Amino acid sequence: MQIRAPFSRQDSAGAGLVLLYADNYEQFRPAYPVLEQGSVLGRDPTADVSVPTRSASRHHARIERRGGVWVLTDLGGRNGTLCNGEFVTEVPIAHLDQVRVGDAIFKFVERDVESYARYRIDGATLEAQELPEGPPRFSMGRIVGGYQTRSLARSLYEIARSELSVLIRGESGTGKEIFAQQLHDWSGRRGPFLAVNCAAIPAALVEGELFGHRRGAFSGADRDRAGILRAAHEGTLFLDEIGDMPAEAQAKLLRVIQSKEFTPLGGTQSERIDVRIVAATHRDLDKLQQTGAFRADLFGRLNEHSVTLPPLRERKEDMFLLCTALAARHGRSEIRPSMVAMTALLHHDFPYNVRELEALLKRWAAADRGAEFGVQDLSDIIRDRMKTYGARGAALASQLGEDSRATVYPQYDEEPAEDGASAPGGPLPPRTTPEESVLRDLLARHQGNVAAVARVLGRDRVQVHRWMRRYNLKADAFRG
Ligand SMILES: Nc1ncnc2c1ncn2[C@@H]1O[C@H](COP(=O)(O)OP(=O)(O)OP(=O)(O)O)[C@@H](O)[C@H]1O
Repeated sequence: MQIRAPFSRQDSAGAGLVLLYADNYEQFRPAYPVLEQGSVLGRDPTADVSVPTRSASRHHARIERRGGVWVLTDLGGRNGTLCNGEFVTEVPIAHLDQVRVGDAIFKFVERDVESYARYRIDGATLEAQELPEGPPRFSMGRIVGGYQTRSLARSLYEIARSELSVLIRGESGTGKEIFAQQLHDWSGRRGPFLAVNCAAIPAALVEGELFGHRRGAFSGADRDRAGILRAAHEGTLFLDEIGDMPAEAQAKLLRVIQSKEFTPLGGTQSERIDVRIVAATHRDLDKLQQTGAFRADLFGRLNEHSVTLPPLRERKEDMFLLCTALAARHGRSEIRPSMVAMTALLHHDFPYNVRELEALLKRWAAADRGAEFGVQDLSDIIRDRMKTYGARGAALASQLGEDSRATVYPQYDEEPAEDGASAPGGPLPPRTTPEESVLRDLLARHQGNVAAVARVLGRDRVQVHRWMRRYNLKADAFRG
């Protein structure tokens, strides 16, 4: 078989698999293209997606495009194939679905797979001739992440030295503030980075906080007080939760941005100001504009450049690197997540995004139990979600006639003999479907005697008949 270069013109329009985790991830490529006409995943070095893990079969699974959809098929290998944590025989797969082959976990992407090819999950950048030319390098500073996160960081890096105001959108905990801080670092601005949470200040106090006040501006104002705008002079002002800013303050902020001047409460003289505004929100500002809750003209001013940070569940390629970076941030330079813990982290949706992950690592660091990050370090919610991991898909369960909740954390055979080699001499391990070649061998050896084959495999006859139907094998063909 011809070994293809990892990224060639025959590849379908950028579909492929991005590695999310394998214990020996250094031996994998960060990303593998798949072909519309079909790509086989397996341990075999000539497989289209050759995965160097002994827990994978030589020809383990296949991905192809059929009738306009991508389809994942288990090829009957030893340890089965999982899609989104469920054993499958054949399922349609969509963008971001997780595919597990042996102890390697990937996400399927319908586009741009080649863009992931340079970035290893531990943050290393690969330089290889066969990879498409990458963008020039730059330092990510305090931000860590894979291809998607890097692209977003790059888009900020490129405009950092300009005057443009920036709007950062994203769910809570996706890193809006850390991106804003890094933008400030890149900007070279002399003043400080200051952050204000517009949702945390009562509406009546927002203006006072921002603009400051003059003595006597209101009862209790017994001296002048500089606001945050003045304090952020020549620096960056990060307005978090901008969608929650009261209407009156919005109008005043707009004036400041337009005129680069502001007047403290109770003041008569305006003050010149040089502040770069970076605003952030997890709310839908387009909708807020439609309902009149957010000014369109202010939006226009804040949105001179914008980035949207995807939720962590859409960029799980960042997971391992985030674990090591967050562990280091909390004083632990070495972390060894177990395969089971990584499986659980990758299976979880992280509704609170990186902040939720950071809380786990902070607790782990505080417990100081050694370098391993294991199941005991996960939250109850994550552990609960793993109770259904490895459940068999309903179709497969009825086909196999087995307990559909057989496994919680599949424990895979790590160093098999040749695939299926255990079968001809003895029973199959549980949850295993023999490969077609193994079944053929056995049928030939026992001259089509299904009962004898069933005895060897340690399964019942009905089950062997099902496998024969799947591979389209007729007992008669092996008789005589
Ligand atoms: N890509 C990243 N690299 C390193 N640390 C990150 C990254 N993304 C988020 N973090 C860390 O995760 C935590 C939450 O991030 P951050 O506070 O920036 O999120 P946020 O989107 O501003 O949240 P909120 O909307 O709730 O204010 C912080 O400790 C931050 O440093």
